[in-house]
Amino acid sequence: MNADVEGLDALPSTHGRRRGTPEDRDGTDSPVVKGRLVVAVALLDDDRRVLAARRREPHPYAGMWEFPGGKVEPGEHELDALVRECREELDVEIEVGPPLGEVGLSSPGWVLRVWLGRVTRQQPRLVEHDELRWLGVAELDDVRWMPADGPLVAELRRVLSTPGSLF
Ligand SMILES: Nc1nc2c([nH]c(=O)n2[C@H]2C[C@H](O)[C@@H](COP(=O)(O)OP(=O)(O)OP(=O)(O)O)O2)c(=O)[nH]1
Repeated sequence: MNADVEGLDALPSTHGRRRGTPEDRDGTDSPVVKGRLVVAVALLDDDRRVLAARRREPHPYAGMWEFPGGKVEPGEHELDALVRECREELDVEIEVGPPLGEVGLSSPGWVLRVWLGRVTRQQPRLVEHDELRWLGVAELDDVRWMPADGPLVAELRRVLSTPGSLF
C-alpha cells in the first residue's frame, strides 16, 4: 500500500446488475493498460455484514478503513486483480458478485471500482491491515472510512437495507 493515489472527488455510485464472477465476465473487464484503476470488494457474510479493513500505512491513510483491494497492474484483468489482492491482503479466496459502484480519486485519472463479494475459503486474517471488522448496516458509520469511500458506503447502506438476495 502506498500514497500515490488519494481518495476524494467522488463521482456518483453505479450499483448495477452486472455479475463479476470469472465465469460471467463481459466486455468491460478488459485488461488495464495504463494502470489507473483501483479495485476493491465489499465482502459480505451470511448476516449481511461487510468486512472493513483498517490501513496501517501510509501516514495520511493510517487508521482509516477501506474495502480490501488495490491497484490493477498493467495488462491485468480487473477481477483477476481483485482476487489477487484478496489473497495478498487477507489470505482468502473470494467470489465476486455485482458491482457496488465507482468513485473518482483525487489523483487525476484514477478510479476506485468496488464490487460486492463473499469469502469462499479461509477466514480473513491480518496481513497488510492492522484491524478487520465485520460491520452490520447499523455500524457502517462506526469507523472512519477513506474519504473517497463515502458514496460507496452510502450505496452499500442502501443495498444492505433492501430486503432480498444480494447476489
Ligand atoms: N483498496 C482500497 N483502496 C482505496 C479505498 N479507498 C481509497 O481511496 N483507496 C485508495 C487508497 C490508495 O490510494 C489506493 C489503493 O492503493 P494501495 O496502495 O492500497 O494499492 P496496492 O495494495 O496495490 O498497493 P501497492 O502495491 O501500490 O503498494 O486507492 C478502498 O476502499 N479500498
